[in-house]
Amino acid sequence: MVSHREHGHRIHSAHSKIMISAPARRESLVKITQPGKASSPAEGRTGGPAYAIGLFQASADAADSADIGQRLQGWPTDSSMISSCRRRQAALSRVLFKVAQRLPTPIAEPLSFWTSTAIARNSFTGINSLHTMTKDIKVAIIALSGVGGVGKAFIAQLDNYIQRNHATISISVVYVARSSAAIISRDYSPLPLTAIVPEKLDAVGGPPLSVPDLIQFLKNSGSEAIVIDNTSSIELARQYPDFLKAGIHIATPNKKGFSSEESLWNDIFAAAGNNTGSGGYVFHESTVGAGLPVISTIKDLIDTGDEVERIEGVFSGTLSFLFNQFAPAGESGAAKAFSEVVKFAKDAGYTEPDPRDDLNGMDVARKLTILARLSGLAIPSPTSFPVQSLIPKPLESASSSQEFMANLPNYDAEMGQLAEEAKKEGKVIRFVGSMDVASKALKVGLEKLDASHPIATLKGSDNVVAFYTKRYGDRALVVQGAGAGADLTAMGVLSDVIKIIERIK
Ligand SMILES: NC(=O)C1=CN([C@@H]2O[C@H](COP(=O)(O)OP(=O)(O)OC[C@H]3O[C@@H](n4cnc5c(N)ncnc54)[C@H](OP(=O)(O)O)[C@@H]3O)[C@@H](O)[C@H]2O)C=CC1
Ligand SMILES: N[C@@H](CC=O)C(=O)O
Repeated sequence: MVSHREHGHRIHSAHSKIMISAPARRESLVKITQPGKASSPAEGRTGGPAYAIGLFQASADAADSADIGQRLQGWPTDSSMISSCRRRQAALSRVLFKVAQRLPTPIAEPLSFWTSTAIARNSFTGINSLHTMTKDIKVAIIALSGVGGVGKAFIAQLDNYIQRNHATISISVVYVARSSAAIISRDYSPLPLTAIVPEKLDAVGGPPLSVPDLIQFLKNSGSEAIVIDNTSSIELARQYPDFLKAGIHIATPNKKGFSSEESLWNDIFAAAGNNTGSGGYVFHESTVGAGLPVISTIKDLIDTGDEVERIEGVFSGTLSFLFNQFAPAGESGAAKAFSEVVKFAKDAGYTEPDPRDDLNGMDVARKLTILARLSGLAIPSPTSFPVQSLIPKPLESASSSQEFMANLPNYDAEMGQLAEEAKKEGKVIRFVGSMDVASKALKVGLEKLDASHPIATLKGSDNVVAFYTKRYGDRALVVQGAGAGADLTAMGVLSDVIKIIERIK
């Protein structure tokens, strides 16, 4: 935890263990990289620069104030500081450096204002950090998935985000795991993200930590910590309440925690700091519609006092893609074999780790359960309402997803017949989900639609979610776009991480 008050008298930084009692005068806090410790962005970012805290004391020296305003102009800093300097008609006449005792090279004596600003100018963090303190955040990423997977795409996006924001936020990834292995930075120094690939994890990693050990490891860092769960593991999701109670934040595209037994949903949100609890924040935008703003939209509707009456749409990127290819609307598209399209969707990273979880309708049922719960309905589980499965009966007993995929082509004709029958009626089949709040009715399954219906004309892996609410009336608020894929899903997860950072920094 790091906290500061701009005009306060105490500064606490649990990370750097700095505690300074400030004089009773008005002052501005400036964080400056310690001279010689971070002379380049790369060095500063990876080397964990030591920070000094300078207390810019406002004196009554009015003569300098205009000059200071002028000199600060053009710096990438807060214009309010400039105007505040002018407004107060006070010069920043001296700078006191108080350096925490644990810094390797303490700066003991006061420096002149312009010496210290020169130091700040030369050190990459100093410039942007006027008026701010860098928040130190530790990140644990669970599920570094292979090619096409969300975990890998997330790491690339996070690395890019860290580089773009190193001046104001210090983010260190200190734990990366897949189911078989994990790399742990025991001293909490940042792991080099670009070098982390699944194969390396197997080669150099050790066994993953148990959840209690991971919680302890993150707590011992003394910093804010975020766990990114990129798995589809229900076992991990069942431990979210423990992470949250320990003050650890969670960002995840894993639907299991929010769509399984209702007691788990209740436990998660009872513990979470964004609801009634006092624990960490939990965000799960990508659990519905991948990166599309579906969860944030429904939350905004409800938080602002609207009431959701009905939701309907296409909630599966895989099944959207499947039917758009296999039973295209209009004459133009040539139908493809069902099994061929399922394989393509799997290779493109649209399906769940096991594609049967898409084809049995459970992925859509889980998404609808999440939206219904957010709308205020008590849904015991995703199997508590009608869900149509597309898995051919004889394949329900397949012992693995590999065996299932190998045998699926045997049922292409059966699926093709369904599409042909609809076509004779001038319709197309699409996999649709809907819920109605008043009647508490949810259903998931195939529907025959006119070829001109907005759902029938979707393209690629598009999802469409229509929110019918009290305010929007009969003209729904519609969210539409690609609803699956590693990059898009990772984008939703990173946007959750940013929401957490905004709340804790
Ligand atoms: N792909 C998409 O378009 C979307 C995906 N999602 C969700 O994102 C999540 C990930 O999907 P995706 O990347 O496609 O799936 P993948 O199968 O590519 O990756 C899942 C990863 O989870 C790892 N894993 C499983 N259990 C554990 C565990 N207990 N501890 C550590 N690692 C574990 C696996 O590791 P290992 O390889 O070692 O077994 C695997 O690498 C899922 O919850 C999915 O529902 C949400 C929206 C869209
Ligand atoms: N398998 C899912 C992935 C996103 O949730 C889908 O196809 O929509």
